Parts: sequence; structure tokens; C-alpha cells
Amino acid sequence: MAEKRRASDDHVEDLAERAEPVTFKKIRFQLPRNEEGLPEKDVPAKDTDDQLMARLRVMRVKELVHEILAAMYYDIHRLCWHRKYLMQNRIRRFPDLHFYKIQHQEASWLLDRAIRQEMLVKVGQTSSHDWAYISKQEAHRVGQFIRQFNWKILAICVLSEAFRLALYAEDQVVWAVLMLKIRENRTSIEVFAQSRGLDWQGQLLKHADKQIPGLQQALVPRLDLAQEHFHHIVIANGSFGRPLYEEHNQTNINHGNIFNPSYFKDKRDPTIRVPDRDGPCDLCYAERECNCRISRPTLATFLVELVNYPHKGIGVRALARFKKGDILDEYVGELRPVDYKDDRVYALLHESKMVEGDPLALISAKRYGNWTRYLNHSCKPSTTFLKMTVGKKIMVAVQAVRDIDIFEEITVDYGKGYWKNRKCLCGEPGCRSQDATEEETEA
Ligand SMILES: C[S@@+](CC[C@H](N)C(=O)[O-])C[C@H]1O[C@@H](n2cnc3c(N)ncnc32)[C@H](O)[C@@H]1O
Repeated sequence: MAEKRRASDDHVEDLAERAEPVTFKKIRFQLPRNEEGLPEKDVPAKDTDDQLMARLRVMRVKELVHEILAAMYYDIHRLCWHRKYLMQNRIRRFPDLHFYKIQHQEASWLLDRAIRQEMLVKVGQTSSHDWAYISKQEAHRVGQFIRQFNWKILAICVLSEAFRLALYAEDQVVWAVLMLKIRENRTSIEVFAQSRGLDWQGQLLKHADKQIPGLQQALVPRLDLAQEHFHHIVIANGSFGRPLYEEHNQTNINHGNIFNPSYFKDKRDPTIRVPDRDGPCDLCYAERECNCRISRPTLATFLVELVNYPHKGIGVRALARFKKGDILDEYVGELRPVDYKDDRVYALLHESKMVEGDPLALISAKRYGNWTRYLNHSCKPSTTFLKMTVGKKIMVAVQAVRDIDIFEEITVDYGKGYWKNRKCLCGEPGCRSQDATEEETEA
């Protein structure tokens, strides 16, 4: 994954280079010079103004494309969320019907223009564009998009306002890099839209009778994707599968921990807040019980996906840009007594934030849990497990410890104990398994 990303970064520079050849050529061949003005290999290179500008431009393009993609995922999520309300006939609680209508209308008009354009191309009238009807740039970019991808991806993407704005307004370099990134993340976009219930077919169905190459195929739905919870889908090498543990399906739960009194001697839920033991609420600072709670599913629940990573198994990939300090979700599973031995992979100690080293329970997520159980370990993690007191409960939250970019793997530090008899393959400089002796890491 990391290599793939690096490769595409190089491509960004290539594209930028093609757009402004003069500036880039100058930079590429300019050697550092000594005091006499002669080329000197040993003089450390200093950025010239041109170099600085070129670097800034590449960074800006990458930044902008990531912004656009993050906005595309968010737009699609928002439409799916609205549609869910509509389908449940909760129209009175429907937050923004106008927004929903406009997005579908704009997408529909754009697809109508694209279909008309393709019909003209089909009958060989490539030169007879009706420029009052479709702009040259739109015709070119949409035509190029259909040939590179297909009608289904176009129908999904045009529902996003961010994509339409990029199509109309972004320059050639940004558009080219965006196409590249969409190609790299094509399966992710398809799975995202279909597993969350986006109505991408509606706009195309009215054209189903037209004999346009690829249109009929695009209208075939993927029922297997639409019927599963999106965290029951793992993307692996352009395809997808179901998360399993010891041959059993793993099930996503949207609510908090599952408590079964029969597992505990005193039959009491160990996560119930005890004011003198657990300290003030972390949201409102109330010393006593309050009504605060973290509303679930959190936004991060929708804006991450499960991906298979080489050597590490399933992991979590960000589909948004998260900020340092963001609480992404709660680590949940079945509550078990501390001496429970049957989950060596996902079990996490549940402690009060005030009483270090005195665990109250184990959270076992091998069968039931949410996306947070798939966070892989890194010795340089992007999140941490945070013990919190919220309302009437104590919980373990996942908090970002630095900014996380879109498409980055989200990781956490499992702690030293986890790697005693296992080998960490995070590959970070200073990884604790690289530093450990052979005996320490021997399985
Ligand atoms: C809590 S699970 C994480 C999700 C897991 N990858 C899966 O497929 O379900 C922890 C397990 O993931 C794998 N894993 C996570 N991080 C790893 C790392 N840095 N190096 C090697 N294996 C890792 C190990 O098998 C570990 O026991």
C-alpha cells in the first residue's frame, strides 16, 4: 500500500512537470554552484525560488486532490444518510430535503448531457457538439471518464458536489491527478457507495433503452454489497470478502459493550460509572452521574473502510481527514472477566481512568465488535486507546494522536505486553520488534 502511494506521488510530480515544463526543466538540471559560479557537486543544494514554487505547487495539488476525494466520500455518505431517513418515511425529521433533491437533480442533468453526447459520438457526429448544451471541457472530461472507468462509477461520482465542482472548475493538472487517485481507489468508491445504499442507478434507469456501450452492464446491481453492513466487507486486491475469526463470521455492533451478567460473579456491569472511583465526566466535567453520551454510530464509523494489508490481515483505512484529538469511536465487544483466556487477539483491558493497573473487565471483540477491533498495531501509531468517563458509563475510546490523512491506515499501539511472544511487522524505524532480541520475539 505504502509503495503504491509512493509511486503515485511520483506521478503527481510528473504531471506537474508536464504542465509547467519551463520551470521544472530549469530546476531539474540546475546544479549547486561554488563561489566562482562553477557547478559544485559537494555544495549542499539550497532551494531556489523556482524549486520552492515547484515543490509548493506539487504539495498544493496533492493537498487539493485529497481534499476533493475526502469531500466526495463525505458527500456520498451524506446522501446515503438522508436516503435512509427517507426510506424509513421519517420525512418530518428529514434534515435537508432540498440538499438531497438538488444533488440528484444536478447529477441527473449531467448524466443526461453525457448520454446525449455519447449518442452523438456513436453516430459519428463527434464534431457536432451542441456547445450551448454542454461545455467543451465537460464533454471532454466526461467522455474521458467513461472510457477510463464506466457508467456506474460516473453515476456514483456525479452525485458528489465536490466531484462536479472539480469537473467544471479545476485545472488540467488537478483533474489528471484526481483521475489517477479515483483509478487507484475505484473498488473503494464502488464498495463505499453500494454498501451504504447510494441511489446511483436512479439517474441512469431512464436511459436503459438506449444502445450505449457499457450502459446495460452498469445497471446490474451488486445485491451482496447492498445487503451487508459496510463493516462486514473487507477490500482485498480489488475484490472483497467477509471478516472471519476461526471460521466464524464477525458481527458489527453499533451500540456499546455487550454485558452478560452470568459471566460475572457479582452479576454487575463493571462499566457502570462509580462517581468516587471514576472521576468527573469527560464531556461536561460533572462530578456525579450525568446524561452525556457519545452518539453512535460516530461519523468516523461511516468514513473508514476495512482493507486487507499484507502480513497484518485486516486493517482500517481512513476515508476522511481526521484531526489530532478527534474521538473516533469506542472500542466495544463482549464484556468478560479479567481472567478470560479465550481471546488472545482482540481482548482489551477495561480500566477506570483514575485507577491504573486495576482492570475491571476484558472487552473481547473476537465475535462482536465494531471497526475499531481491526486497528492494526504500529510503533508510531496515529491513535491511542483513551480511558473515559462519560455519563453513566466508563469506556475505552479511540482518539487520534495526530492528523490522519485520507487513505492512510489508522493504527494504534497495542502496548509492550502484546508483542512479548509475537513479531510486529509495522516496519516503522525504531519498531520494538526490530529492537528486541530473537528470544524475546520467538513465537
Ligand atoms: C486486533 S487484531 C487487528 C486486526 C487483524 N489484523 C485482523 O485481521 O483481524 C490484532 C492482530 O492483527 C495482526 N497485526 C496487527 N498489527 C500487526 C503488526 N504491526 N505486525 C504484525 N501483525 C499485526 C496480528 O495478527 C494481531 O494478532
